[in-house]
Parts: sequence; C-alpha cells; structure tokens
Amino acid sequence: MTLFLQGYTAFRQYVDSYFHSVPKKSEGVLKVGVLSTAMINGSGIIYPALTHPEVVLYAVASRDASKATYYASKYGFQKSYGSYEDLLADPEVDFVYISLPNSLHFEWACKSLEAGKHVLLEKPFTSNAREAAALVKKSKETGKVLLEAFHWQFHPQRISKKYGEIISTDAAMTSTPALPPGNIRWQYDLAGGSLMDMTYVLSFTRYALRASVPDAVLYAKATPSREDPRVDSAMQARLRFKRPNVDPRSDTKINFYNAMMPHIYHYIAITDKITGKTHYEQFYKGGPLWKERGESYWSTYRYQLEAFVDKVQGRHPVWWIDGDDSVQQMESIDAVYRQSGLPLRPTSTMLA
Ligand SMILES: NC(=O)C1=CN([C@@H]2O[C@H](COP(=O)(O)OP(=O)(O)OC[C@H]3O[C@@H](n4cnc5c(N)ncnc54)[C@H](OP(=O)(O)O)[C@@H]3O)[C@@H](O)[C@H]2O)C=CC1
Ligand SMILES: O=C1OC[C@@H](O)[C@H](O)[C@H]1O
Repeated sequence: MTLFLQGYTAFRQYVDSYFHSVPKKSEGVLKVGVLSTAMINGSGIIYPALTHPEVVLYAVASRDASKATYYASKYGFQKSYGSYEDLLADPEVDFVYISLPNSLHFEWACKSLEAGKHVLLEKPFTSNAREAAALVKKSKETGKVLLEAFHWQFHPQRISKKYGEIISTDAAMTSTPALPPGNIRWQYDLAGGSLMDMTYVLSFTRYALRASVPDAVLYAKATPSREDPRVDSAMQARLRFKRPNVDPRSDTKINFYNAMMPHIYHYIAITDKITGKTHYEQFYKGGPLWKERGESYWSTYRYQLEAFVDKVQGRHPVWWIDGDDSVQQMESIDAVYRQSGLPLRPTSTMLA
C-alpha cells in the first residue's frame, strides 16, 4: 500500500511539475547534489526542486558512472559523477540530498558536512543513537544545516493543537511483504528493519505527545524476517512516556487520517467528548502553520524543501526538526530494539 502511495506521489508530482514548474529560477539559486539514484529521489527531491524557484537540479552521483550519466539526462541534472566523493568535491554544490541505505546515512552526511555542504538526509536519521549524536555534533562544528527528512511534519495538516487521549500507544509497524528479498529494508548490514523504515509511527507518537524519549518500553515484539532473524518484518510495541505534555482529561479527541501522505488525501476529525460532536478539518495549503504560503498541489516533500531552503538562506522556516529531536528519535528506536531482544543496527566503521 505504501509503495503504491509512493508511486502515486511521484506520478502526481511529475504531472504537477509539468503544469507548475518554475521556468525562471531566481537569483541566489541553490544547487543540489543527489547522492544515489534511489527510488525515493523522484518524490523526495527531483519533482519538488522543479517547482522551487530557488533550487536547481545540479548534480547526481552513483557508484556506477554510466548509471549517473543516464540518470542525469533523464531527469535534467547538469552534471553526473561516478562516485559520491567526486560530487562532494564539486565546490558548486550548495546542498546534498542523501537517499542512501540507512547504514550509509551517517558516513555520507558527515563527509558532506565536512565538505561544506548543507544536508537534507533521508529518514531514518542514522543507524542508531550513537551515530545520531555524533552527526549532530558534526553539524554544529561545521555550522552547516542538517535536516532529517521527516516530510510529514512540514505539511499544513500538522496542526498545533494538542492531541487528547494518547498516553501510551500500541503501534504495529510493518514493512510491506511485497518487497523483494534483496531490498535494502531486509538487510541487517544496511540497517534495515520495519522499525527503521516505518520510523514514522514513533515520530507521530513522540510528536503527538510533545515527548522526547519513552520513559519505558513496556513491551516490544519483533516478527523476524524470513531472510535474517535480526531484521524485523514487523514490530509491535507499547511505550510509556513520563509526564507527557498532554492532559489525559482533555475533552477533545483528535484523529488524523493519513498523516504520512496527507497530500494525497487526509482529514482531521476533532470530537468533543462531552457533546459527541465531530468536526472535520483539511489543509492542503495555508492553515495555522503556513498561512498564506504554499499551493494545494504541493506534497509533503515540497513543503519540506520550502522550509529547508528557508533555513539555508538564513530565513526563518515555519517549522523545523532540530538535531536533538533526531537523536531522541533514534534513542527511542534503540530502546524498542533492546526490549524486543534484537540487536541495535550496526554502527558505522567510521565511528567504531
Ligand atoms: N521519505 C520517504 O518517504 C522515503 C524515504 N526513504 C529512505 O530513502 C533511503 C533510500 O530508500 P530507497 O529509495 O528505497 O532506496 P533504493 O534501494 O531504491 O536505492 C538506494 C540507493 O543507494 C545506493 N547504494 C549505495 N550503496 C548501496 C548498497 N550497498 N546497496 C544498495 N544500494 C546502495 C544506490 O545508488 P547508486 O547505485 O546510484 O549509487 C541505490 O540506488 C532509505 O534511507 C529510506 O529509508 C525511502 C522511501 C520513502
Ligand atoms: O519512508 C517510507 O515511506 C514509504 C514506504 O513505502 C517506504 O517503505 C518508506 O521507506
């Protein structure tokens, strides 16, 4: 299902970029370099960049130079590189979008920051909390912008009201079994696993509670994948958060439908528990977060790019996920893995 939504998002952004692309880019345009030819690139950066007046598709790098050349001509990048190092050595690149397997996020985000590039890094942030803390330290040392690409948080549907009811949560996290055996999500050495991939569930929960890390993981049960028992094909967990900033006696119950891909369709149902009345809200543009900004055809990824560019250009983004939050997200993931009895995802040799 999620793969279908991903495919649909890419297709719709392609069509939208055809009708809404920005023919003339503005002064001070940022040149993006993309590390890898991953499946997510279309939705995650290519189509969002086409409609952003301050971003141009500058370079793409692949482990295979001929793949990079083909990819560059297919999607309109100005340059292609046969290694990630070569792209980072290009002084023209202002920021990179990293869509490598999870296990390589730490290494290449570090190298990118060291090379003086701002970084938009795909989720999950790193393989584990140890890497996350080291990466955030690196971004502070270099003074470059670093953002975990939790696209859902940038869409106008994310309202600032507090959720009621949620004190602990049961979460079923699954990777679609339709994925073929070789997929990066099934490989332990690449930091695979459904908890890593569907990291959204923990992100939604922590966001809803305005919480940092769980006080305790009361229960965690992994369903091992057929290929490797260290890789979870599903994870179920019950978490307890200490002093969550939510009033459990709230008179309001809020239900978000499709918080992950709200640009396709979503609604927010707000029920008054006393009167039993429910009213529905939808925001495809504007809303409390973006006000007059945005377009109803923009995807979560497009809103994310808007905020990222604001930050890089020294403007104030309407929303931001700071490094500490990404570290706490990885600490939460680690805590669930520990309780489930599975090993943490391996730390990069660069750090070990
Ligand atoms: N935000 C979102 O909605 C989504 C985010 N993602 C995230 O994006 C990242 C990439 O996912 P996805 O698009 O499915 O990835 P893919 O498997 O499609 O691509 C990964 C790319 O990484 C490069 N790569 C480098 N080393 C390896 C290796 N050892 N094995 C395999 N590939 C390697 C390859 O590029 P090359 O050969 O060109 O060097 C490859 O194309 C993940 O971290 C994932 O969590 C994924 C989907 C949705
Ligand atoms: O981030 C993601 O969102 C969509 C899913 O299909 C995918 O597995 C995951 O990586």
